[in-house]
Amino acid sequence: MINQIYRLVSARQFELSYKDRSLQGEEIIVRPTHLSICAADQRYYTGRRGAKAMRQKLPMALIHEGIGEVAYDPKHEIPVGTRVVMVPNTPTEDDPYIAENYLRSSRFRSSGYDGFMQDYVFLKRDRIVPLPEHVCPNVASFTELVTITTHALSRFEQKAIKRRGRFGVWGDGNLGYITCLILKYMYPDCHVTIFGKTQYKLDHFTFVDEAIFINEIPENYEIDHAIECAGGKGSQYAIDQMIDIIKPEGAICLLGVSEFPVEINTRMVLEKGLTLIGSSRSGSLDFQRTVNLYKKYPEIPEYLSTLVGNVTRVESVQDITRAFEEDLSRSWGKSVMEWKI
Ligand SMILES: NC(=O)C1=CN([C@@H]2O[C@H](COP(=O)(O)OP(=O)(O)OC[C@H]3O[C@@H](n4cnc5c(N)ncnc54)[C@H](OP(=O)(O)O)[C@@H]3O)[C@@H](O)[C@H]2O)C=CC1
Ligand SMILES: O=C(CO)[C@H](O)[C@H](O)COP(=O)(O)O
Ligand SMILES: [Zn+2]
Repeated sequence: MINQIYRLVSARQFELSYKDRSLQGEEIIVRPTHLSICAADQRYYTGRRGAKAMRQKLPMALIHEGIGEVAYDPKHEIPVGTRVVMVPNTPTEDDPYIAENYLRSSRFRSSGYDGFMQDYVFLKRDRIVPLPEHVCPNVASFTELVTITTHALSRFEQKAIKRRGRFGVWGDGNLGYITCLILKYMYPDCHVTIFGKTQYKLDHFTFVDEAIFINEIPENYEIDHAIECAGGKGSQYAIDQMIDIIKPEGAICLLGVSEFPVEINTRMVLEKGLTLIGSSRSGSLDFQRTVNLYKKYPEIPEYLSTLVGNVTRVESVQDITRAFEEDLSRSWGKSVMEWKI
């Protein structure tokens, strides 16, 4: 069959290309239905990702957050129409110590490999996870972003000291919201504080124990562990504050992506004996765990619906551009594309 792929060819410029695909292979074919725009996609769309990466990775279909319906399973095991979340990471080898999303040989969609902006996505059998019916498709579309948190917290469990008292999360956006929410379900007895910049954003964090403006942190305020979800220029300022108020031997989970190297006060990292845990992307198991959380706590997808921002029906390349431009003008929530192209 001829598959249509919608690729970014240069900043703000999408083009349609065609690829011949065989139906005789092993892969399951999924028709995308709802796709969600990540901050990483916007760095490519706007060209902020940097000239070198743009040159190396484009042309490329964007989007690594999305759900779809099974259109064809060559083994006829998964019924046509099954609603699934698609896993963007594709490992090419196994390693007993290194998780699939950290293997340099893995292929991550929309970072050097075509993402989900295609008519049909061809996926290995272990790269799809069926979704429970109760989860609204707009919310389900950004499940990948939720897996970033579940993955980071599973690393935190493996690597941090065992004290579980007070968590601080920096970043009053999508990832900060998701992280605070999952923390409250995974550690119901713990105190969770969101550190942010903007009142109307912090107002959405109804389930946290405390919300604090980053320029109004009370003196002698302490936390046991910190999670950085700010990214960009804000990362450095956030990490500085974390190092200041975290107790000795605490863990700092770094999730925010920055295009530029950030300075870290290593003297205090050493003096306090802190553990810095970097966390990027996620693997198939994280998707399964996240969907299990949706099943166990149906309130989680309900809370996540607060993040559904712009929903754009996409029927043409122009609609894709419109969705990306509208996403840039929003300051709260996720942009979802109903994929009708
Ligand atoms: N590790 C991974 O695998 C992944 C990482 N990410 C990254 O996570 C980051 C956040 O993504 P997302 O939540 O979608 O983006 P958002 O823009 O929705 O959220 C970031 C929020 O942090 C706020 N902020 C900026 N500086 C600070 C600060 N010093 N302290 C507290 N809050 C601050 C921003 O406010 P304002 O806008 O007013 O500056 C904004 O509200 C991005 O860098 C993204 O690329 C995303 C997905 C996966
Ligand atoms: O968003 C992400 C995962 O959900 C990551 O930040 C993204 O994969 C980073 O990739 P790149 O190097 O292409 O910016
Ligand atoms: Zn992402």
